[in-house]
Amino acid sequence: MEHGMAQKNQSIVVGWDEWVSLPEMGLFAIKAKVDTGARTSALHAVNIEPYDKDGVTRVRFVVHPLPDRPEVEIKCDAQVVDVRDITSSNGESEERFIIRTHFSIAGQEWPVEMSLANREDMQYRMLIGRSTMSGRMIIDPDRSMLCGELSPNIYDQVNVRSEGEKKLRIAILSREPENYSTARLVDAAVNRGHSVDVINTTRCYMNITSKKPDIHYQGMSLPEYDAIIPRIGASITFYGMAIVRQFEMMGVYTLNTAEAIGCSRDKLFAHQLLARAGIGMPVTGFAHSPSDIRDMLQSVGKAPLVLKLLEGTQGRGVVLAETQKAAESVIQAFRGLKANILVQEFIAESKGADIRCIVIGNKVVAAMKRQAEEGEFRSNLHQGGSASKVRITAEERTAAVKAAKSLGLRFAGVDLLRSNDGPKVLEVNSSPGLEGVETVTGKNIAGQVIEHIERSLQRAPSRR
Ligand SMILES: Nc1ncnc2c1ncn2[C@@H]1O[C@H](COP(=O)(O)OP(=O)(O)OP(=O)(O)O)[C@@H](O)[C@H]1O
Repeated sequence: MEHGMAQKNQSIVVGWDEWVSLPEMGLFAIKAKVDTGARTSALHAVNIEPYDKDGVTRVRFVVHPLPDRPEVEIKCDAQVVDVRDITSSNGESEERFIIRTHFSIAGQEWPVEMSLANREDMQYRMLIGRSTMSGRMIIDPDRSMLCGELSPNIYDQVNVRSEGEKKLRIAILSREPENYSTARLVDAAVNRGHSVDVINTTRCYMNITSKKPDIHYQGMSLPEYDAIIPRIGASITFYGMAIVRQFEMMGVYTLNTAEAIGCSRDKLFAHQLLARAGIGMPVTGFAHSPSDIRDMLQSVGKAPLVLKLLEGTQGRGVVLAETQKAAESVIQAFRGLKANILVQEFIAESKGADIRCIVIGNKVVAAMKRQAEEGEFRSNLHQGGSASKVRITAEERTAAVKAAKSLGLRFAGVDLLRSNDGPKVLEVNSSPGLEGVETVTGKNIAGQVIEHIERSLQRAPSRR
């Protein structure tokens, strides 16, 4: 393709619509409408994503040049020369990227600026504005397609049905890009041919009143992702859920929904949901008023009892009370802290071991046993527990899958104890860590997470 400038020869006479091309970007045939009411030309684009290359702002975007053949998808890339407030024909003003590229019609070609607009309802993929026409084109409003037709078949020869169609744009919501689990998920997504961004959840902000929900990040609107993987830490549950909800409102698939994350984080609610689903759990009690404690303790059973601070994680708020008296005094002490606590039957026969099952979809994909240190009943790895591979029973498998499902989690870590009375579910975690379980089992769980997203969106790549 020759990129020579058009000589300043005679103006081209054009009709009110014409076939044009933007050869630099591989857009060889687009039906465009002349729009003398617009100063700058506009190109209909989706997945508009600005990025920085050597200090220069560029933008990647996708154009479907043929409205009646949406499968034809051209990935474009251009330099951004400006960001302007543009008022569209419906009177709404929005910020748009202005790119510079070559425009070609009737054998002539010249550089133009055009705005990128993301408007699905645009019948023409391009509008030719005055600055593109100036000194080059004269319009005959009674005529259409005066410059002849460009064949849309040209796209059959270029790389139209590429792997790109199956490629997903994934965002991982995490405040820790260096963290083992985040890094593994990034690698797994890239290995399977997808593009992936790690987004710091707390740095996302949004305009709730906006008619079209979107999310801003570092001064820009986030691109249109196909899927998000929320890795929301317990301390930012409230804000993290709001961000996940906003993605949901934008129609983005989320590995775990905001609602499911919320259910798992509210431990009392989670216990109620697990109980309703008929899932085996240690007998558990909860009370608010100190005057009811004795009665509540009695209803749970005899000491030893396990007392848990509802806000605790990694075993930090979990205490074993050997006697009824000890249980009462611990509760009294916690009350002073205004902390909500839960009382639970102690499953002594689990002998300081619990089992972490990783559930993806409706399958347990890996399991490990965590054994507490000598003299410790809490098996959390953070409390010095050690992990090993374990084969779980069919009953345990069913309990884990059912537990994740009852909270609505598609990806979960389900902790259970082996009791004389079958598996007892302790907790369901919506952002299970991958390091321990991948190391112990040697399984590629991050890869399975990405495969699950592909299956859910029906976009498994054709090659490995
Ligand atoms: N009822 C119980 N009977 C016997 N052991 C228990 C019981 N509850 C908890 N444990 C032990 O204490 C550990 C910590 O408990 P739990 O998982 O409820 O705490 P947590 O603070 O929520 O920890 P995490 O969030 O890391 O799982 C468990 O892994 C288990 O080994």
